[in-house]
Amino acid sequence: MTDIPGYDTIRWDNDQVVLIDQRRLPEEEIYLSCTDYREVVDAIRTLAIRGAPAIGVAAAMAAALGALRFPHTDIDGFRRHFRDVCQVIGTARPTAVNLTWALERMMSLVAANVHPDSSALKTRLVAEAKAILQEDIAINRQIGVLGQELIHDGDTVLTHCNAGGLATGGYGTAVGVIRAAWEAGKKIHVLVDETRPILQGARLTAWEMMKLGIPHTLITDNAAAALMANGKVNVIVVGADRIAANGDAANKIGTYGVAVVAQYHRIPFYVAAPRSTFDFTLSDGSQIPIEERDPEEVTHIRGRRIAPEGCRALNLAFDVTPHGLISGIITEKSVCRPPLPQSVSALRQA
Ligand SMILES: CSC[C@H]1O[C@H](OP(=O)(O)O)[C@H](O)[C@@H]1O
Repeated sequence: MTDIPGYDTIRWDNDQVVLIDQRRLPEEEIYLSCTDYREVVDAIRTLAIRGAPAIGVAAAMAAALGALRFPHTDIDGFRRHFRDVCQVIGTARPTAVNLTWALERMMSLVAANVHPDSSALKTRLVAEAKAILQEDIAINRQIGVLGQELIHDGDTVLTHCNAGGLATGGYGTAVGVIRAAWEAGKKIHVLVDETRPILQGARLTAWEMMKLGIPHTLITDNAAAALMANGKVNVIVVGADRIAANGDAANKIGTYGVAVVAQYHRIPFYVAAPRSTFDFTLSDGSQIPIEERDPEEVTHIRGRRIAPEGCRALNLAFDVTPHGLISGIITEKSVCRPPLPQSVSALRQA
């Protein structure tokens, strides 16, 4: 079970991957049961499950499903099969590095296997996928422990998109920091950016805030700057999908604008992310692949057209916040402080 009573983001259940369909929230709490890895890939692509750490868990469980579907025991055939399965899963979404990280972790088990028979390996892969889920929850909790020290009693905290239990194994990164501060007894108020076009803030973060009983106010994305200008925001915490070696961080589109305005108004802007979200192979954020999604996600809301027929739309799913705009990156190991290129480099060695 996740850490918020009453729902699971994702779980392994009787050799099926069961996940809450986030496209149906907040009106309906519907679960999808996936018996084939390609169903999980589709769930990731269509944002039935989304959020970098949650995508990593889903990728690992999809790989485990794929392993179980291999009908033979010969190890060479299994290795080829598993490689093909992971290649398909790896195409699900491009920006969140957790997907690649999880697949590499699963593939390393196969590479290290010495048994001539794949039966034991299949069992081991299922156990690894379940372990990745449990580790994510524990890592998120630790991020919360370290991050909540940056939130003070009486603060108004702004967050963008959803980096909560629904975006992770169940506790949350940025929302994990917020809930840890709340659970520490701090009287905070959360400003939730609705986060166009998919409305992860309005549909998912607000839903989580209600479940957690944390005081919050939903705002339109275009209200954030004015609220910062009027002194209504004390601190900002967001998630991340991929962080380069110098601390540049990719997150939901709109995050960069929030960070620029935050610096202008001298408001601390923090990123919360597990170590698995760092991509040390990239020297800076310009190398982070930015997903471009279907323009209909912009021209329609919940399938209802809001722009004229034939109107062109651009749907960039993420943007990159340069490390110079980030006050700190909260990880399970430490809070990386400026100069981030140096502190992130130290994290790499940790
Ligand atoms: C804890 S990572 C959550 C991260 O993922 C979201 O993107 P999407 O909903 O498209 O998967 C957003 O960037 C969040 O900050």
